[in-house]
Amino acid sequence: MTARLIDGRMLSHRLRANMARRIAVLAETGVTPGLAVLLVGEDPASAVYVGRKIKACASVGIRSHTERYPATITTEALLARITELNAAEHIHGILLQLPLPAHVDMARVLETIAVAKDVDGFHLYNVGGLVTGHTVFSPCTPYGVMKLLESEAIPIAGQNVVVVGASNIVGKPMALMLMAAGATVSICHAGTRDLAQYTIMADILVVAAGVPGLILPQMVKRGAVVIDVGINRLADGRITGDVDFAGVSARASAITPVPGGVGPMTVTMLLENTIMSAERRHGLIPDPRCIAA
Ligand SMILES: Nc1nc2c(c(=O)[nH]1)N[C@@H](CN(C=O)c1ccc(C(=O)N[C@@H](CCC(=O)O)C(=O)O)cc1)CN2
Repeated sequence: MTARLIDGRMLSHRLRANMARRIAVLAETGVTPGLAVLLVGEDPASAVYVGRKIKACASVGIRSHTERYPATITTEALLARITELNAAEHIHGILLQLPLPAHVDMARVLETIAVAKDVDGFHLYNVGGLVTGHTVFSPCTPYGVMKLLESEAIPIAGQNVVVVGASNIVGKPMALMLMAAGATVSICHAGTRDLAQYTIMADILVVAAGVPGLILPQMVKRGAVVIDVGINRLADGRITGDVDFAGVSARASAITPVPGGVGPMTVTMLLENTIMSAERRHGLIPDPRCIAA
């Protein structure tokens, strides 16, 4: 068996074409979606990701800007700036690029972002909403994985899904979203004892552990769908995932590449959330919190 490639770049391209149309509709009412991106410190990877987000915004017609702050910025100074952005009429989304320097109180800062502008889905309300089904914005990476599965018509309900990696950004929300879609979900860690005993059971295997080459062919059930969320930079500068792509492709029925799989979808779902925020703010679609109330 040679796995079919699940192409995140191609799906992103398709979804972004439709977004440009939605932005044109918003423009008829005089609205341009606006995104503020806060980048703290000098982490080179973060700077690359932020650059991609800003470029993607421009490609669909979202007005975005980056605010760069030194690694020495205080929590209070960030809170003050976020409070201003919360009140800014032309800003529909606020994104704080992670990771933050260790001295910044990340939880306080994320919880200061207005829920209605939390396009990264990291506010406690949105995290809790994944449990109760009342989320306002879903976090971009797991949301992108759900879209990839949907685009390939891969059934989720009733499937055994194994998520390797339990980060707040990917693994935990991913497990909750898959559970909400009816999957039987197991969550493992890179260090889970006899990891293969779990992964071999998976109809869908999602790997977000940050360990290059963690998943070997013999750990994968024949015909499984494999989603590689890992992004690891090798010594020679190349990017690789957490899955032995060549080996696992010979066993899986479908697989995401790295690069070109989940990464581009993370950016695309940020665009989706920002547009949705503007559509809600200006009454084109309902705010889910009004429905729930
Ligand atoms: N505030 C946030 N911080 C971080 C998030 C996030 O969703 N919100 N996720 C990651 C990084 N990330 C987005 O910020 C991100 C990672 C990877 C890609 C991407 O396009 N990857 C490419 C390859 C990248 C390369 O060549 O360097 C791919 O997989 O094709 C986009 C965004 C941590 N922080």
